[in-house]
Amino acid sequence: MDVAAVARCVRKSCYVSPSFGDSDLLRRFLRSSLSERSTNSDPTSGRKCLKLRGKIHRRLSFIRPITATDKSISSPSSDCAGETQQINGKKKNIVWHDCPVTKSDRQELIKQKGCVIWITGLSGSGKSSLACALSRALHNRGNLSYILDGDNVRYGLNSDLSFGAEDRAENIRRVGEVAKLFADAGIICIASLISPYRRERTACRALLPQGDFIEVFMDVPLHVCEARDPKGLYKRARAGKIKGFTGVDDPYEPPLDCEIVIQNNRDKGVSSSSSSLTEMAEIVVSYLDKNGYLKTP
Ligand SMILES: Nc1ncnc2c1ncn2[C@@H]1O[C@H](COP(=O)(O)OS(=O)(=O)O)[C@@H](OP(=O)(O)O)[C@H]1O
Ligand SMILES: Nc1ncnc2c1ncn2[C@@H]1O[C@H](COP(=O)(O)OP(=O)(O)O)[C@@H](O)[C@H]1O
Repeated sequence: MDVAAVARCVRKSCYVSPSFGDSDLLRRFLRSSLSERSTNSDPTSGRKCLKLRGKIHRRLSFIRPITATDKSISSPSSDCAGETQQINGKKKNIVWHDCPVTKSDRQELIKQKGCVIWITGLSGSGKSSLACALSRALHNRGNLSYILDGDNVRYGLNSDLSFGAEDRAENIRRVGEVAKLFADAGIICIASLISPYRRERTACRALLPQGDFIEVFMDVPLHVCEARDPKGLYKRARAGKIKGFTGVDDPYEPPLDCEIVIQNNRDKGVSSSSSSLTEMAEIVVSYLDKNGYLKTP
């Protein structure tokens, strides 16, 4: 059994000495203390305990429970002996591994608060344009952001997924999970996907701490998106060459209650100028500023 595994056993028992509240200290202590790396059963209690410097140490009265510091990336309770974990109702032989460098440390380093800006709307509603304008505006202010664009993610991570309902749901789920990791890194993650289903968007929201999922709805009517049609996809969908195209013969469920609504009824031309994109980006930047995401929390 290695040191990490022993540390997991200590964590599994949910107790640690107050002087080892920091997991790095605990790790160093274990590394220096373990002469024989093994676990044994305490004959009196039947509990697992550590064999340190040849002695068996039982749980002592000064020990206290470990508390989770960050709920967005929380360590699920694990079974150290069998190393099993229930995930989505399935038993898996995996154990959460903590790192002493926390989300707060990272946020302190880059002087901002990680979050997810989730831009949803029909194809052609301006999601990617807003994502880029927003990323530029944040960059100019010295804030770090990263875009997860639906089209782009489908080139790699999600290249195995189609546009059927089940695959769209999986597409959204995966991007939601990746976005959560970016937010945990302290980055302002801009996810720009059609994400047509309310249920999946709500599930992505639930992955993050309260307030850190900021949903932006591009409220642009279908006929406007269709008139823009920069990729000629609506035309192909109307001609029956693409089946299940969102807004044409596939559903889009607009948000009922989201943080920001951006309305744009204009066709291409005037309003796609950089000034209107800057204005839209500014709406989001103001929201982030007002809610404390653009400085150290
Ligand atoms: N059937 C169908 N329906 C909708 N969109 C389609 C379809 N087939 C291809 N495309 C192109 O894929 C882009 C949308 O991908 P997303 O990953 O954002 O879609 S989804 O969230 O999984 O619904 C979308 O890009 P955007 O125009 O940027 O939205 C389209 O270019
Ligand atoms: N505010 C706007 N007004 C008019 N046209 C816009 C606006 N924003 C984007 N566009 C144009 O609409 C088209 C679709 O924009 P895009 O950002 O690719 O949308 P989406 O990512 O939702 O498919 C592009 O040709 C873009 O230049």
